[in-house]
Amino acid sequence: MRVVVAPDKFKGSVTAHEAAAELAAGIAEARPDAVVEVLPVADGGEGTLDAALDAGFERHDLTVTGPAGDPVPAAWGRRGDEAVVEMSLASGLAVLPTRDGHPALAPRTATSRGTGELVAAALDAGCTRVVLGVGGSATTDGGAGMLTALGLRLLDGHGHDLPAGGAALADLHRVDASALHPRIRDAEFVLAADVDNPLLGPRGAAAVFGPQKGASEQDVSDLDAALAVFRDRLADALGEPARQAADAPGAGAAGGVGYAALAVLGAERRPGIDVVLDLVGLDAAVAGADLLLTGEGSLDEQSLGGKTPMGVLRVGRRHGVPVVAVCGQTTLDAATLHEAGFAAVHELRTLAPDPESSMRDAPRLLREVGRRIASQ
Ligand SMILES: Nc1ncnc2c1ncn2[C@@H]1O[C@H](COP(=O)(O)OP(=O)(O)O)[C@@H](O)[C@H]1O
Ligand SMILES: O=C(O)[C@@H](CO)OP(=O)(O)O
Repeated sequence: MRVVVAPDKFKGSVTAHEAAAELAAGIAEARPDAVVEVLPVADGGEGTLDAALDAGFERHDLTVTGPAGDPVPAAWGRRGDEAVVEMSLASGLAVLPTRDGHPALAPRTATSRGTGELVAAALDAGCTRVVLGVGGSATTDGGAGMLTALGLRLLDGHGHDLPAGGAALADLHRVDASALHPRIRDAEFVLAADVDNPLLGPRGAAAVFGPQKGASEQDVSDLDAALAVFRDRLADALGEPARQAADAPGAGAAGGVGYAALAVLGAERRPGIDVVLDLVGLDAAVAGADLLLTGEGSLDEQSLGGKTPMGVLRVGRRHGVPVVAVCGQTTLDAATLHEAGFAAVHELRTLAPDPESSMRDAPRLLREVGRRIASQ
């Protein structure tokens, strides 16, 4: 029996790597003859670099400017000419400084500069294809920080460089693109995003994702207006395509880093899960397998909309390999899950006396589920 184990993270309890390892260990206990291949995955957001490293990318550590301006240790991945940059490591909510044990949210001033520093490192190292995985960001700066780290200058009416953050873009007078990193032109960029929001308006970066970054109603309105100024001044400098990119699906990802990638880096946007599945080579691994496992913390309506389990499911179906989902919890009934195409679904919560122990004991429960699946 050959089994491929390709889960996403179970947010709050285990990483994708841990989930895959526990499931694989359970399978090996029940079926010592089974050949198990682990390929933890992600949707372009948190865990994307780890998935790439598990798939053979080489890790390059780099301390960058964090979202609040202080240094944070981050990393990017390399395989040949290809680089993977995970924005959340440099500019994510998870790397904000904490205050009283909580992230010190800074919706108006948080900067994506560190993400640009990772991209610059990849370009400096000679990479010609850069996958930019976005999501989980702390920023709403339209990717302005990222672009300044790549040489763009954002000047106010007095010719001074703007301070960091989205709110300051309201004072943007002129964009100077003359010193943009020379290798951008020749590199291919892929924006791996799991949202299709535009930059501006009621479905835009500030309105939809601002509140989870601490933005009040007033902040949302100020940030949205400031992002519109950014778009207009970029279009003055780079031409109409830079204006149109604001309406493209994914421009509103990661506080507008999606927009910056589309408008200035010439990125192609692809669903994050598809990009990651390509990076880790799931298709080749699944060919000829007997069983494919996937999963995530919460299997819900959103998952059916195209998150990790559905991406993995598509690959399994293409090869005629049954796909079993494992989740912390699901809000979907058995019929819906069956209709979606899963051969079976295992819910950790049903194996634990209460939700807290389901979270706390996730590693043990995943191993148990692995044993059960392999014994069936
Ligand atoms: N071991 C677990 N047992 C039960 N529920 C879990 C477990 N791990 C994670 N969850 C649930 O999944 C949620 C996270 O969902 P997940 O799909 O991992 O992330 P996201 O929603 O960001 O894609 C958690 O808030 C929690 O409710
Ligand atoms: O970083 C963000 O602004 C959002 C959207 O890209 O991320 P997530 O989907 O992880 O909430």
